[in-house]
Amino acid sequence: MTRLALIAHDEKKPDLIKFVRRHEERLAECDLIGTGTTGKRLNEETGLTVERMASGPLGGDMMIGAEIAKEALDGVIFLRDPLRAQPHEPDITALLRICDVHDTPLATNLASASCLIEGV
Ligand SMILES: O=C(CO)COP(=O)(O)O
Repeated sequence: MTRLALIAHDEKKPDLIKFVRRHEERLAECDLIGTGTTGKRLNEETGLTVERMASGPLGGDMMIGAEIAKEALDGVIFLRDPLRAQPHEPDITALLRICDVHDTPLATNLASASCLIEGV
């Protein structure tokens, strides 16, 4: 089964929720994990179940990075907020880097997220 990570910064969470609702049928075929608050919102506001890691600022990005290092993820949709600095920027950079190390598909905006779920 395809295993995907779903992550969004606060300003982007509404976009991710809309995206997940729009693609609910496809995503229902996938095993989903997410950072803490993103996962909570998706569990409450969509029909899908997302396994929750820690919240991003508390290490959730690193937990998802660890799954990539174990080659246990097929793709990451990470709607970052490009207009605000995050306190855990080093963790975010590490997550993006480990995706490249393992050649794991990574989408950081809605247009690429649509391509990703068609392709994984
Ligand atoms: O900060 C995040 C990713 O860097 C997302 O974390 P939350 O889903 O807990 O808000």
